[in-house]
Amino acid sequence: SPKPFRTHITNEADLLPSYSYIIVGGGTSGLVLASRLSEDPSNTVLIIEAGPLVEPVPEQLLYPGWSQLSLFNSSIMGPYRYPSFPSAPEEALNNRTSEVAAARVVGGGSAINGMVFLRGSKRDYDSWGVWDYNKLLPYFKKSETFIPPSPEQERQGITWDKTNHGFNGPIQVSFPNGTYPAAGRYLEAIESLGPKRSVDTSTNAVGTFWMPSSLDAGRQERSYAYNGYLQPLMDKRKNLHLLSQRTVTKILSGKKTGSTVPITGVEFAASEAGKKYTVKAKKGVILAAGALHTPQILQLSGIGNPKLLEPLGIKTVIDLPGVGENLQDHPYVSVPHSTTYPTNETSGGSLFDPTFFATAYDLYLRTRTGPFTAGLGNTGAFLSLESITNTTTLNSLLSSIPAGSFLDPSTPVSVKKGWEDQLKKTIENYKRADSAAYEFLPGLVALQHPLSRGTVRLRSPPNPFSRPVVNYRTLSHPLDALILAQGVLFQQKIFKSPVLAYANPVDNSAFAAIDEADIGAILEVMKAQVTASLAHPCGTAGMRAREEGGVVDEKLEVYGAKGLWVVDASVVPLVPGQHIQPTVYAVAERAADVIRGRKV
Ligand SMILES: Cc1cc2nc3c(=O)[nH]c(=O)nc-3n(C[C@H](O)[C@H](O)[C@H](O)COP(=O)(O)OP(=O)(O)OC[C@H]3O[C@@H](n4cnc5c(N)ncnc54)[C@H](O)[C@@H]3O)c2cc1C
Repeated sequence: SPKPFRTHITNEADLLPSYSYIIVGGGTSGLVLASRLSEDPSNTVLIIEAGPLVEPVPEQLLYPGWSQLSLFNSSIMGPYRYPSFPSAPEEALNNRTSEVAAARVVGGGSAINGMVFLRGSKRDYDSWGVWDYNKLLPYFKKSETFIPPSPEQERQGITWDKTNHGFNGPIQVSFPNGTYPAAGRYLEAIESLGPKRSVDTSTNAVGTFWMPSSLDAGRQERSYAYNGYLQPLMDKRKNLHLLSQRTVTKILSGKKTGSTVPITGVEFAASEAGKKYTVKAKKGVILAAGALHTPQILQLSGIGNPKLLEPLGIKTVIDLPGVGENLQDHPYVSVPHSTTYPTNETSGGSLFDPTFFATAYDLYLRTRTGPFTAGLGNTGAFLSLESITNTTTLNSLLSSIPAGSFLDPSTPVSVKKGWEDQLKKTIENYKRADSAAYEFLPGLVALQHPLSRGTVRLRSPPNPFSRPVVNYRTLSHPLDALILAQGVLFQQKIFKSPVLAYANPVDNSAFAAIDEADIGAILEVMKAQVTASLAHPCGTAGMRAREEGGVVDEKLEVYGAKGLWVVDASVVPLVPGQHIQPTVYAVAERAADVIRGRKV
């Protein structure tokens, strides 16, 4: 009798000789594309994913065990991530390195992330210059099923507005059952200094708010690209294959005609020493390997800057200097305060007590309530520069921007031109109330719109199985450090607010002893303490004009190629002032319609 159809194939012998589309990377964006492109039965679709297919287990689906169970517990989440590797030493951070985090599992970043689920402001997307907020809005809605707060949650002060939400998409978005009263007080303390509460982040992304999560409200479990987009199709949709634990080593191309190189398929292998296989794509190849690995694959395939490729012995197939440039993330600095009433008990320590932990875990498994349903505090603020500084400070910061780009000296001319445009937009946005300069959480302050730009480059000798060289170049532009310093001062003010006096906050940070006028001393501490990445890398195959360092056009097709698209965080040209997974979902949803040739 014929073998039953299986979506997940584990043996190359089960591959079709060719597919309409091959998707490289079965992560957040890759699974959106797989689901949408295979809706059309005339398409055959193959996903090739470097990591394993892990059927979700409670430890992975848990909302928040945040610090203990998911993000940072390598014994549980280790198998779902690339082994940690250090970034290149950073000059502006005393040559320190940061750990580079990237998922390697079916579901990608959405399987291991902190589940914060918020979009940036309209202004942030309108600053992209190609797609804008109105083009993305239908796709923000399409990707989510928003679950409004329960009456109990509304009593806690959680508000919402239905205008810009979706109610029928694959990713469940809701507020967790568990919250801590102190979390709300943090917001009130900020509001006592001027900033306002936002009713709903999808209508106003700048202000203080309760943060929704990618969370199934009923089960209080993680909602992510695998259980949202792919799992419901497994073994049902016969035109869709997933090949896991295979690394794509190269994109294959045919003979150039005119100025265009046709893309014909991919080469892949299970390990460095393993046999190399090829598979053909009839309509094309879709890169969804994330902002750190997509540029690596392009460069390994000869698509990039000849000045970087040729010394490594790689023949240039498409001269595209923007590949791997323009790297952006959200650097942050911890400004911890101890309180007699923890502002965030979950990550603050009580779950580190084994007895408390075991009781809380048991409660979660039985009733889906308790500390395991409360993560990160679920409150935060995304605030503009003008809302936390006075006019004199704002004007002095923005009128004395040091001349020069502070880009890596090897930055290609086109990329520099693109950066100059981004500089103008970023400075303009710093003067406005509708674009966030900062994220404030009880323990940290993160910079939302850095002017510094990093790079992702191949290691020498080039090897698809070694990690790329990631140089965040954090705070290389001096204005970034000055703006972040204002955030540190504001965080200290928050904890001095009478609203939090009942909790007796004590500033435990290295900033505590510094006089607020001594910006130089604050900058010195930041050099020693800033962390480069909130795991929001983007921009490394930016959607912008080719003469401005762009890698893909507005159809997300790689310049100079026919049948090669990028659909992941790499294409985001200018990082929004927010955690970026909802943006990645929306971009991927729109990409699917664009690639299918639908009206968008
Ligand atoms: C630890 C962490 C915490 C985060 N927290 C949040 C948060 O709370 N809220 C939020 O909004 N965002 C968060 N993010 C960011 C968000 O999850 C990512 O921006 C998003 O998942 C990126 O999606 P992507 O499709 O671009 O890449 P990914 O989802 O990373 O997918 C890329 C996939 O490609 C695969 N791949 C790579 N190279 C190859 C190759 N050569 N061959 C085959 N497969 C390959 C990888 O294994 C991976 O599965 C976090 C990210 C991380 C890592």
